[in-house]
Amino acid sequence: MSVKLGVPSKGRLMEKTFDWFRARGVTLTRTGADREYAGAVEGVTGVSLVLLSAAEVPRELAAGRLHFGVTGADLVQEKLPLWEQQLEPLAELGFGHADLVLAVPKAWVDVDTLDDLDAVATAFRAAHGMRLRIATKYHRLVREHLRHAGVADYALVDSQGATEGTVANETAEMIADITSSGETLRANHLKVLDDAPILRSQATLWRSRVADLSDEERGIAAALMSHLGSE
Ligand SMILES: Nc1ncnc2c1ncn2[C@@H]1O[C@H](COP(=O)(O)OP(=O)(O)OP(=O)(O)O)[C@@H](O)[C@H]1O
Ligand SMILES: O=P(O)(O)OC[C@H]1O[C@H](OP(=O)(O)OP(=O)(O)O)[C@H](O)[C@@H]1O
Repeated sequence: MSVKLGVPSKGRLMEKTFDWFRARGVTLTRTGADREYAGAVEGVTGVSLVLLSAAEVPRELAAGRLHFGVTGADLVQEKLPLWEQQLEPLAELGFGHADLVLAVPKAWVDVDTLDDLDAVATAFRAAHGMRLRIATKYHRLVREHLRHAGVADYALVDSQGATEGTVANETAEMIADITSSGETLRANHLKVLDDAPILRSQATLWRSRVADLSDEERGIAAALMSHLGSE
């Protein structure tokens, strides 16, 4: 019987997540061999560490297999349409900041806003007989955003990485992806639309609203949360 805490097993969020917990008296460590995804928690008894991909944390929390988990708000909102019913955000961790944005080729000098994009998308379809392609891995969030903005003449193209390269590779006309420093967009001759980002994201600690807890686990969860509330 234990309270399960899921944190990213590698990638850009792992080290900073470990630092954030350490500053609050909870030490997370990877144990075992270099490539082994095993971990331990010191500072609160009864908590077990689950190391997994940041992209899988939302699903595991929503299924109740994790009680607590760290991942970006972008991944939660993209993967869980009903996230507010399933998860409670407990703390924004102050790192992993990234904006989900729409970006077009810098050469499109007449396109700076969603209204411009709407006009160009319609003209593109008329001229080419196909819809303007937007490469992204954030299908749900992008569709919802464009629906609200009244942009309809587009097709999403799935891109799970190196999304900014799809325009030069001619598999898409524009992209929707997260940006932090903006360097990747600049290097690939893309510019962000002037409108507000689709989403502002950062690494966040979540609690599953659906995971079952025994009385004993409830006590452990309360002890963990009281640690994490104090620096
Ligand atoms: N350049 C960036 N700067 C800051 N945060 C980022 C950046 N790119 C992605 N993130 C955030 O980091 C989180 C994890 O991103 P992602 O799923 O791409 O994993 P990763 O860090 O590349 O690790 P993995 O090796 O598991 O894929 C997401 O919430 C995302 O918003
Ligand atoms: O604005 P920047 O600071 O340049 O960061 C943004 C880049 O970081 C992420 O990619 P990642 O490094 O995870 O590689 P990926 O494209 O393979 O997902 C994201 O998808 C952007 O490509």
